[in-house]
Amino acid sequence: MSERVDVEQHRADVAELLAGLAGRPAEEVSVHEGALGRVLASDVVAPGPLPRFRNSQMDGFAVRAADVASAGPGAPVTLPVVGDVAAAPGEPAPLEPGTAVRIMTGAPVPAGADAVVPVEDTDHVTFNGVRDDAAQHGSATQVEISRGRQTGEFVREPGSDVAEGAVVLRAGTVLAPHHVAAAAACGIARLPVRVPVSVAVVSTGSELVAPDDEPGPGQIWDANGPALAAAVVAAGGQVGLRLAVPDDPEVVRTGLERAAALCDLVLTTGGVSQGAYEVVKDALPEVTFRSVAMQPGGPQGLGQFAGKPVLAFPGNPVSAQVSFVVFLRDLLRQAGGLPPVRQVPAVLDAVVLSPAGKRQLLRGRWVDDADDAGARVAVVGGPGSHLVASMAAADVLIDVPAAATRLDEGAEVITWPL
Ligand SMILES: Nc1nc2c(c(=O)[nH]1)N[C@H]1C(S)=C(S)[C@@H](COP(=O)(O)OP(=O)(O)OC[C@H]3O[C@@H](n4cnc5c(N)ncnc54)[C@H](O)[C@@H]3O)O[C@H]1N2
Ligand code: MOO
Repeated sequence: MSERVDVEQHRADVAELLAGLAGRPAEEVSVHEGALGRVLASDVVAPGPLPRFRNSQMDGFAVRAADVASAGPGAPVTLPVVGDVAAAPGEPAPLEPGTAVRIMTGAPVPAGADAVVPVEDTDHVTFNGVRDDAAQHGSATQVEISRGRQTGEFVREPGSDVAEGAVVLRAGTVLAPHHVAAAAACGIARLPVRVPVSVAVVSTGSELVAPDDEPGPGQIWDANGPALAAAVVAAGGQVGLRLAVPDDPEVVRTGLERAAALCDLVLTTGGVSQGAYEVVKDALPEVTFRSVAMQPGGPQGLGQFAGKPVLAFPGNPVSAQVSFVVFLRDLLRQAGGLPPVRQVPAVLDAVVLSPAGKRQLLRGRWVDDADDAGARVAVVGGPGSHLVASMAAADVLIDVPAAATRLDEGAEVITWPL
């Protein structure tokens, strides 16, 4: 290792290296698919008013409010029913004074009508199953209205939800189903979103086989490739290339050239420590390799290769994932327009011992208990960087400061949600 730095120094150096990833360009996605979780690149304005036209909020009768003003219990107003308007294409004829039309929810309110009386407030009671009023109802051509309505009641005016030209979705919105609904309702079929950072995820190690292959003697399944690819996507990035390469510097360099050509950022795992076959170190003399005072995730590399930033994470699967959380997750999120993941204060459920001089990121799990002492967290698994299955039981990383050698039960700690 050429140098030893603390965690904050390495975080700052990575942030500087990746500064160019900010200010993503925009592209369009369809509201039909692929919009969820994407980040709006600019404000979206309504191309027209919503609702598009005056329509009924209730199944009932469109009337002039003045015609039914006197209606009340025991004193109904009777009006002739001169038509039927469904929520269907077309424009109804204007309503003559002193008449009513049967109208369904969402149907255009005829010109001249200014209120809708719900069917429950008439002698028709319900329209269920009654498709043709004239044929089915004894008094089909008239309606008794037992409750007066104000002008505008149960009439949805054009633009009352959003006016033409008004902002319906703000830049920076992380698109969720209710945003998609608003866009679709406004007739906006395509949305401008930020182009995600494209990341090449490169696993190194001659011992690796894919999780769907059969390992031979001395071989293991590649956990880092799938894990970091998932982490990239969870942080709003996209995986531009996935590679698993053996411990051959020539092969690694060729693979990384392809990765740099295709992607905005190259991420490697393995081959950065003190062994005889540290392939990433050997393949990338232009990159800085250093020891960061943390565990897991001590050995780290960062630099430029073929014009693209490269981060070299250690190979142990816990180390690789912790490195992602501590050094890359928020930068990737920020570049894509997502907010950083908030750290959460907690109190320890039991004593924690820690070696001096190295910040520990222990795996922790929330402890359910009823008292109000704050969120309690317990350590899960041991400190070993190979304990990948134990990590799967964790909710957070518990941040133990480098200076601490012992933290008592009840001590306050900061946690990083996983
Ligand atoms: N003499 C020393 N040895 C080690 C030191 C040290 O300072 N001096 N540091 C240790 C620490 S800390 C770590 S972390 C590892 C980092 O090693 P490398 O980054 O060089 O990674 P590898 O040697 O290639 O692999 C380490 C370990 O992880 C397994 N591995 C690698 N890639 C994957 C993968 N994609 N999926 C699952 N498992 C993977 C690999 O088989 C090894 O068991 O070095 C320590 N040694
Ligand atoms: O510090 Mo190494 O990074 O995992 O155990």
